[in-house]
Amino acid sequence: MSEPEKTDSVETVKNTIKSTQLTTEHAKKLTQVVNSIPTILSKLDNSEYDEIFGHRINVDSKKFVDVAVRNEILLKFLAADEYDVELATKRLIDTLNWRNKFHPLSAAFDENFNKALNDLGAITNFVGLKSDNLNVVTWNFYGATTPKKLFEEYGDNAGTTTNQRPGSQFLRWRIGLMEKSLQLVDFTDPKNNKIAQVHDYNNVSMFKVDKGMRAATKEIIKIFGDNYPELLSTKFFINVPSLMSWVFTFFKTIGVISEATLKKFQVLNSGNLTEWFGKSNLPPTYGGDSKSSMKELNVASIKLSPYGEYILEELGKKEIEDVIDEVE
Ligand code: HEM
Repeated sequence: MSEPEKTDSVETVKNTIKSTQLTTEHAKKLTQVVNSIPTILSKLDNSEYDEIFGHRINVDSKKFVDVAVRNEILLKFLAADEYDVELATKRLIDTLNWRNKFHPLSAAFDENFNKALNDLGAITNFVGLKSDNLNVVTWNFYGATTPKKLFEEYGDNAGTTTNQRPGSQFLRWRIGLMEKSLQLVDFTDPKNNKIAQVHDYNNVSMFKVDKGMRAATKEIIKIFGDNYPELLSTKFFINVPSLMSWVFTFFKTIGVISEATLKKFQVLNSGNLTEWFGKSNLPPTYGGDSKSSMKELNVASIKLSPYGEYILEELGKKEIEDVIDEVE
């Protein structure tokens, strides 16, 4: 019989947390979650799938486990559910099951998307900012699209990837962007354990709002809300025409976005972001004096964590085996 896994003390767990000053009460709850990792894994659809954001969520003794990072990630799940251990455990199980099916790391690091989708986003990593947790930013140039055409081509099940991964191309591309940006985050750093997001609605028009887009938007909001807890510092909606402010009110009233998330939103009629990111970081389109365009500021190559690489390798092997089984 194998040795039962040793359990961690509250003090040990508390000492691993660097992103915030944990109270003893909260440290006790986190310790409960840490010590129930084997039980959590045993309840999964696939008990071998123990990866979140490229990091291994397993017991201390397993290879690849970075205890500090693992505990910080678990803390995010707990904090999102206001330190309710039962709810956080359910969220963790659901997220691990979702990741096992969706394969978000493959969307980010393995799959290729059409230029029309790639042009809709960017990731920047600024330094020397006044405020914390704004360094890493995902940008979405949603105003630059013709949503009807985009969602006809890449939304719903149109353009589903050839290897039958779940979701539309648009969804997989958007989740991929999020996952890539999370590789630039240091979960143990209080100044860089969350990201900011910008939606640029320049050139958006009333006539562009379309049914397919609304469905895709609702789906993404839910996926982010459920599976990416405590990762957003601020979300900027910029260049929003006054005439379209109702869209924001609409999102507020349909009840899919939590109160805590709504508090992180900043809606601007202009595109001037210098107050948050500084003049020198931004190109003139966003009020800055940087000579680099957004394309040049985009961090084109982002390295995946070692465990993320391992997961993708294993996935590739399994898919080859599945194909061989089908042929035989
Ligand atoms: C044609 C125009 C638009 C397109 C294509 C579009 C697209 C999207 C998409 C795809 C999302 C999903 C979340 C994400 O990708 O991060 C989203 C979320 C959202 N959009 Fe828009 N949008 C449009 C217009 C607007 C306007 C005018 C506003 C007004 C401020 C607005 C406010 C929001 C809000 C509040 C969310 C929720 C964000 C969240 O929960 O993270 N959108 N939009």
